[in-house]
Amino acid sequence: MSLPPGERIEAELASEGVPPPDIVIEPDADRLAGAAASAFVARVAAAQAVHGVASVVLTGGGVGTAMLERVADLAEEPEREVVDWTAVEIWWGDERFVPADSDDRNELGARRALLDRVGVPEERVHAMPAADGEFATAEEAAHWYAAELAELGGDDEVPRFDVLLLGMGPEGHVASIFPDSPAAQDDRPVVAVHDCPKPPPTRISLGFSAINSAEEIWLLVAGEGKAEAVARGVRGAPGTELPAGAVHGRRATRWLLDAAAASRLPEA
Ligand SMILES: O=C1O[C@H](COP(=O)(O)O)[C@@H](O)[C@H](O)[C@H]1O
Repeated sequence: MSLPPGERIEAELASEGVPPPDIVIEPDADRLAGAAASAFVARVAAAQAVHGVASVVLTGGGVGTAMLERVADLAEEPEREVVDWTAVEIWWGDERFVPADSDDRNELGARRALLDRVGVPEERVHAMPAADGEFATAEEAAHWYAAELAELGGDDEVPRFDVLLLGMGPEGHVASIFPDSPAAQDDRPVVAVHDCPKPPPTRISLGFSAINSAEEIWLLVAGEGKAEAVARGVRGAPGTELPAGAVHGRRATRWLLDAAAASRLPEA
């Protein structure tokens, strides 16, 4: 018996023991950023209601940064604000090992888009080290970040992540784990990455073990150029070939797409 395409994806994933992801499709990148921002605010507020302090992992990238701007816009509407920004731990999924004032830093993008606007206390902002800081190599910086995570992790290697945001490249990279990269087979929570095909070449990234410890993982993806990778990633392609295929949140994995990025998915 042949199944409809949407059910076929679910059946394929179920046969591998992978819970099927949620897929949300918005008409364009702008509305995607807005919808993701509203959902993010609700998720952070819900985590604060349960835990007091929420814990989130940010991404760089076009939609990821646009979403943070929209979150800050929401925070400036006092009647709609539901998040206590003094009670959010901020982490990053990856960072470029370049000087702190470089526009290539994901940290700088997130500070400009959100953190500087809502006033998260500095002690809750856990940026990955920059190349002009105290660490000479990306390896030393990755080691330090792993210790930082472990310090808040209690008995675990990493703390609870309520929601972890990821962008995705057209070749399926997430954070700074690229196809065929040693990072895709490294089980450490934080890894140094060299020779990235997308500049800058030297980076620090959470590994799959830390990424997949998150309660919820949200992949924010826009554009026709990523449609093929989305179609493969949703089906759970092997992480060494297409890293996005290997990310699974403990409670949920959510693909937030614009219509162009969703254009190669079978109609459910
Ligand atoms: O290099 C990176 O790229 C991805 C995706 O960026 P995008 O602009 O194509 O959306 C990003 O998620 C990641 O954090 C970043 O370091």
